[in-house]
Amino acid sequence: MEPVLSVEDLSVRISGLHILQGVSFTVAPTGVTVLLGRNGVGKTTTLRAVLGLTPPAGEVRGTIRMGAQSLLSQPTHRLVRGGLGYVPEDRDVFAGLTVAENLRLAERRGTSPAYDKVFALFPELDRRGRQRAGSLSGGQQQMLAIGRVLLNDNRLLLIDEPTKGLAPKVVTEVAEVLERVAESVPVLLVEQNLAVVRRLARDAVVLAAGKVAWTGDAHELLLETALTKSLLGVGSAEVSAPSARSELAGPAVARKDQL
Ligand SMILES: Nc1ncnc2c1ncn2[C@@H]1O[C@H](COP(=O)(O)OP(=O)(O)OP(=O)(O)O)[C@@H](O)[C@H]1O
Repeated sequence: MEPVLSVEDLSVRISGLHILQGVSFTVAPTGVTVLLGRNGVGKTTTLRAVLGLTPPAGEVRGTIRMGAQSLLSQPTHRLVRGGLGYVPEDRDVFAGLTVAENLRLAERRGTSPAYDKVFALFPELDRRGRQRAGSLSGGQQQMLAIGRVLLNDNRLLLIDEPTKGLAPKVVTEVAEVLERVAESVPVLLVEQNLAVVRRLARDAVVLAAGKVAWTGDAHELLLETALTKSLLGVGSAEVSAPSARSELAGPAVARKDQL
């Protein structure tokens, strides 16, 4: 199967820092590929480089392809119109606008937005159309951020830490939604909650200090105690949440201050 995304020898420098140092990986055309690593290794920087969102003072080198199309020289709006959907880490909903207005702003001109699909996945967005997005709970804001992207056809979704800061029950809800989303569109996911990774991801790419430290089957990675310990700062015993447990309150990749 041809990958939907190929990143080769990607190097990003910002403000004199060499943040990504020759990163290469591919994203399969189906399912979820997870981008893992401890805090500050360059996961968000990678997603933003793919989207052409590196700050103007930054320098990006290497090759990024979606199918046969080279992405690096293209402006972000063209990449998005070409089917690259992005759900940023901070959700970025317009707090002062209603849910319906947030959705309307996400419609791509010249296409028919898939409101039916979005409201089937997130009935609450339909019910809360008149509510200001800023007054939604964190989980509801995340649903809005994901729903917004799904209004349009996508060839690939880039989703950055969708469960960050959410209560366990809401983490489970977001994971369920992403599982359904990934049935129809490939996803490159940054995720620190390893129970969510175990549930969703087939392939894993692990970054360490701006380089790819490991790629392969996500479940194999999570079974390798020594690897998860050295690359992510957690042991696999902690990763293997009991299957009877319904809520995905699993351990997160260690933060810098825990190491
Ligand atoms: N605009 C910027 N200017 C200066 N340094 C930056 C900039 N963007 C990112 N960095 C630095 O690059 C490194 C990688 O950041 P990045 O946000 O990609 O890491 P991450 O793996 O996504 O981390 P986290 O898991 O904490 O979200 C960090 O040291 C960060 O401080």
